[in-house]
Amino acid sequence: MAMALLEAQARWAREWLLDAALPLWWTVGADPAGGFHEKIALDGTPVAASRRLRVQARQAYAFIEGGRLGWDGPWREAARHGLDFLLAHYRRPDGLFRTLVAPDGRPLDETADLYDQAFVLFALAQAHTAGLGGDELIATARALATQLQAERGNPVGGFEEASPRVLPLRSNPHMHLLEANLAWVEAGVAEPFADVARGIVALAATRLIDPQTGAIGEYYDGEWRFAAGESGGVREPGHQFEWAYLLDHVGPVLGLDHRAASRRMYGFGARFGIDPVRKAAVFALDASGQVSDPRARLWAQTERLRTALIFAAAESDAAIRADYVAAAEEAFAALQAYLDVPVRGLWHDQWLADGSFVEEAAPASSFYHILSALAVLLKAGGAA
Ligand SMILES: O=P(O)(O)OC[C@H]1O[C@@H](O)[C@@H](O)[C@@H](O)[C@@H]1O
Repeated sequence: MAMALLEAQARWAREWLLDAALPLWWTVGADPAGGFHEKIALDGTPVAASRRLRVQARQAYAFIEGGRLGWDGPWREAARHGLDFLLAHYRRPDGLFRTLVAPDGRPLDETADLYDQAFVLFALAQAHTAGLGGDELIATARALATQLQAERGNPVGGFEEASPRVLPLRSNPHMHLLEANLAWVEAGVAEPFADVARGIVALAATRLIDPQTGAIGEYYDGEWRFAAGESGGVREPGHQFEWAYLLDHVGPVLGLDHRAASRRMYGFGARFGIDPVRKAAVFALDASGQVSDPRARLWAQTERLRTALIFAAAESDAAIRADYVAAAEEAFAALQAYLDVPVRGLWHDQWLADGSFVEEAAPASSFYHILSALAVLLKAGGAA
């Protein structure tokens, strides 16, 4: 199989990551007073803005993955820097985690978003795996998982957005909860995480996936039926790719075989979700695959890249395998377009239908997506 392009891309990515991005997001992206900045402006200066929990959690993971990939900078210190800020300033008196604080750690929004709880579990799992904490990390994660089940468990499966109930229910936090619970199982801590992960997989297979197309939706009613109106028909290509990866990954981690469903889901995103001019995954489609929002965000390209690479590696049919490799190469080329900014290590986030990028500060939240894709690319391309 022709892999020369992919190998060159992997080398490029390694250099970009180790020489530019990780050093920059540590030296500029971390606030010496604690925690990580939300954004770095395209001139290379940090933006003083309120801080979402998910950014602290994601940056902790990003530096741990950077360490695994061979960054010789202080990745342990960086990961602890994010985790310590998270545990100190986001935990509410009831044990759940608030969504937003000021740069000095002052609480700004007490909402305990389901999506954010998933990222707390994920960061704790990653920190535990990396040897950055012992039993106290396990205890914190177990307590959070138990509390979520008790306070947010939906009788049909999965979780409520809030208590009391807020509708619509959303698939997206479940995707990240699946990711986080799998990370705990991979870390060798199965209880209660394996059962939670199995429950989410069953929910996806029986309720969240549209049997007509194999695609996963975004918004549901309280009994996990597709929400009425337009919102029930929203399909995000990036989420097809991201869920497809996780539904494949439950094979090695949980011994469940959802390969057929995961490939069909990826296929929906690949067939309808790639803009033929930009060759990039767009933001949203309707249930039939018509583009409803042509903006292309960076993260969707990284999810396409990772999933195509994982599927390529597992594929025995040479022609299908070559298609996955070509998709991965195209996805990386799209990612490179976002990374093409004056200060190396930063990025654009939104690529518009007219071919222009929105000129805005680089959001830290994308780094986690970049690392999770590059971790696979560097190995596939022989640059790990
Ligand atoms: O929008 P930010 O915070 O950059 O996150 C980027 C994206 O990450 C993905 O994994 C999904 O969860 C998206 O819904 C989300 O928008």
